[in-house]
Amino acid sequence: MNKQIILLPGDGIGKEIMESAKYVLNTVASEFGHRFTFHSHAIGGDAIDQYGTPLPDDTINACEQADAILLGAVGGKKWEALPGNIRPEQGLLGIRKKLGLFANLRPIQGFAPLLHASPLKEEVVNGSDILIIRELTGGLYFGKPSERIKDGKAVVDTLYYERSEMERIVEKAFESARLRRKHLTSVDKANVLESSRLWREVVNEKSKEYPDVTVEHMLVDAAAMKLITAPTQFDVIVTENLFGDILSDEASVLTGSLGMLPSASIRSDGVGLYEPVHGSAPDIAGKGIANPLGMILSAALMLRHSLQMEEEANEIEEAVRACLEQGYHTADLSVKNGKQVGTKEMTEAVVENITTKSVSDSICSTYA
Ligand SMILES: NC(=O)C1=CN([C@@H]2O[C@H](COP(=O)(O)OP(=O)(O)OC[C@H]3O[C@@H](n4cnc5c(N)ncnc54)[C@H](O)[C@@H]3O)[C@@H](O)[C@H]2O)C=CC1
Ligand SMILES: CC(C)CC(=O)C(=O)O
Ligand SMILES: [Mg+2]
Repeated sequence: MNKQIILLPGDGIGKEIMESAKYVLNTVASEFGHRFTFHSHAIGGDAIDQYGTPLPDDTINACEQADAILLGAVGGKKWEALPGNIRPEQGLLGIRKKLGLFANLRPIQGFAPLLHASPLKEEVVNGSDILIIRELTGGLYFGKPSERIKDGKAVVDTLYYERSEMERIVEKAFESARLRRKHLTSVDKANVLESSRLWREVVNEKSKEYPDVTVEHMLVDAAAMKLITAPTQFDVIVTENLFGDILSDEASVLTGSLGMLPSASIRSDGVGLYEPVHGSAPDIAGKGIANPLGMILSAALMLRHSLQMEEEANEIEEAVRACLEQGYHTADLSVKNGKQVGTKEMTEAVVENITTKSVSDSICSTYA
């Protein structure tokens, strides 16, 4: 299959880990007889430097025509003094909004060799397998006005949601729960916020269409605590934009590192942008030590959900598992008796496991 993939490396470690994803995808393509054509476009700080805007038209047009999109990360100290509306982060918010990618799926799945590395007890973490579904194109990050007022002596941000925006994300969450362990936790702050009260209403209403899914409402502060003390009680979590952003970074500790988490930002027709959960990590950018696995696992999600390449996606996920079992880890991870490596070596280890697996598969089929 010949597929056009848009790459948006962005800033900081975004550029480094995108090279890893490309290498892994090229390896998968040659193992499975596909052809992936990559087109890189600017976004974030990189785009501000080149074109004076965090989201150039050329990038939007390319994304609108792509089979699939991979994004690294945006942002960095260099652009922190710019006004809020032209900061790198607006490039990312802008492309999500332009493409209508309202659902952000963040699977939180531990890899056995890393479980001991979580600051939480291994028995607490073991077996936790959570899917956080975050509303991605509404709420506080998009509401207007968002500005300083009263001569800079006050400030306003706006939390605005249409009922229909809540309905489509809640429906997506019920559909996902139905395919998993059929338990949905809806997280809100309904004891204080009117938006959360409407959210709860929508969840209760939708739940009538999904009698096979059990629903639990949880306030966000308690959810933050339960994620750490009792993570195995969760199956699918659905929540609005800001809460989902925060809870998913928190949940990454269950896996051992923020650098492990992939995500899929999608809309109803399956079009998607795939991106690790973490940011541009300016503190380690340029050092060659970033963990590429969240990015590589995002590429696997892209193959599965946007390109219908289930077997190829499984191959990448198995290769990641295998190289962790072999002890390879980047500096943010710890593996018992492991071998600490940099971004490139970690990527090589994944690639090695993909090619070795294919060789042993073909030997098996030759002698079958
Ligand atoms: N999706 C995106 O593009 C996102 C962008 N950002 C932006 O990134 C910039 C930095 O934000 P931070 O708050 O520092 O969050 P961050 O996620 O970039 O980093 C938080 C911590 O995790 C570590 N880390 C993150 N990814 C890692 C990886 N792959 N391997 C090893 N360690 C990793 C970093 O070194 C840092 O100590 C800001 O400009 C922020 O706005 C933040 C989150 C998401
Ligand atoms: C620009 C931010 C909203 C990015 C972020 O933190 C995220 O999407 O997780
Ligand atoms: Mg975030």
